[in-house]
Amino acid sequence: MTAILDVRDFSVEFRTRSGIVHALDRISFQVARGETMALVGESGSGKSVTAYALLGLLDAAGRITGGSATLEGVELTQASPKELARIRGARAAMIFQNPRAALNPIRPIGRQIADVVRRHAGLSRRDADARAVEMLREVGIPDPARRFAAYPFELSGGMCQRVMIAIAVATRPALLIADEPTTGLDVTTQAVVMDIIQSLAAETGMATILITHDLALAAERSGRIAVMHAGHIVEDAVTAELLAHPRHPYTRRLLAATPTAAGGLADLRAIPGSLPDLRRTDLPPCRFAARCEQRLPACEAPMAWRHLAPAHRVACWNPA
Ligand SMILES: Nc1ncnc2c1ncn2[C@@H]1O[C@H](COP(=O)(O)OP(=O)(O)OP(=O)(O)O)[C@@H](O)[C@H]1O
Repeated sequence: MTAILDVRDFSVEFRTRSGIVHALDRISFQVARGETMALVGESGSGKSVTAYALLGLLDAAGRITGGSATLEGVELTQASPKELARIRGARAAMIFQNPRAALNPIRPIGRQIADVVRRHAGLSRRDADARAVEMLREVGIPDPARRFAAYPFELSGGMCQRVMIAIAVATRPALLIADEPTTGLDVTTQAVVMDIIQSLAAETGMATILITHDLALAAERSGRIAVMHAGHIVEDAVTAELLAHPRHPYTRRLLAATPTAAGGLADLRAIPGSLPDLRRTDLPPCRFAARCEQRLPACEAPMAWRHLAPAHRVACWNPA
């Protein structure tokens, strides 16, 4: 497997008035060409910070404090802001929840796509406009030549998300990070948006990171799942393997808290306890220990990965 993105021991902190937030602690993962990896975990586990940090979009309080992250061999942690801006436009792209807010409200949608194409591919205005219409068609917007001139307020949320996808993939990036791309959309539109992302990935070989708190969505749409808890990746496996044989107590709780088509809402189990305060200076090696029923004295020791199968690893001293 050639990794397009290779993240190793990557750490991020935020300086706040009330202390340093240890938001990511030595996370490692790889994403291969054409692969969709889901990053799942509760709110606050560090999924979005991972995305922002990789793309050089952390706010001023945040900084990368260690590790490495290479995209197509280019070290992102050492890149200048200028280089990162170039990579973001051309080689890595991100889409977010609430696409309407991310679009420019006073510029026609086709123009917004053409702007990106012109900037990065150096096309003439005419060619960029033609490419924008083509992109609108590719993401399934009906009557694309006419819709080119539409403003975001004239489109539904699902249509706006399609426009965001068109902007993101217009330069044929090697990596797409989709951060809760379907949250807030109705179920049918969610499926359409995910279908579009997946068919573009299959066509272009784009690697995709799907960030979601929804394990059911990850199960359906990813080839591999990495589970995050309090700034750590605690388990990482091929999707079918993770669902069939979850080994980390947190993954098992997340699965138990996920509604299935077969089980009703009554089967749902909330995850007891809360995430630890990431400002603590004495965070334990396992940040799940305080919530864990399988805790052992050994859990005080520094954490090490256990490789259970070639594509399944878990960071736990007492896995199920
Ligand atoms: N600008 C910031 N200043 C201080 N702490 C921050 C900042 N941004 C994020 N954090 C902290 O980093 C941690 C991870 O947050 P992050 O937004 O990545 O979580 P998440 O898993 O993406 O959650 P959600 O699903 O709610 O987006 C949290 O503890 C959060 O409070």
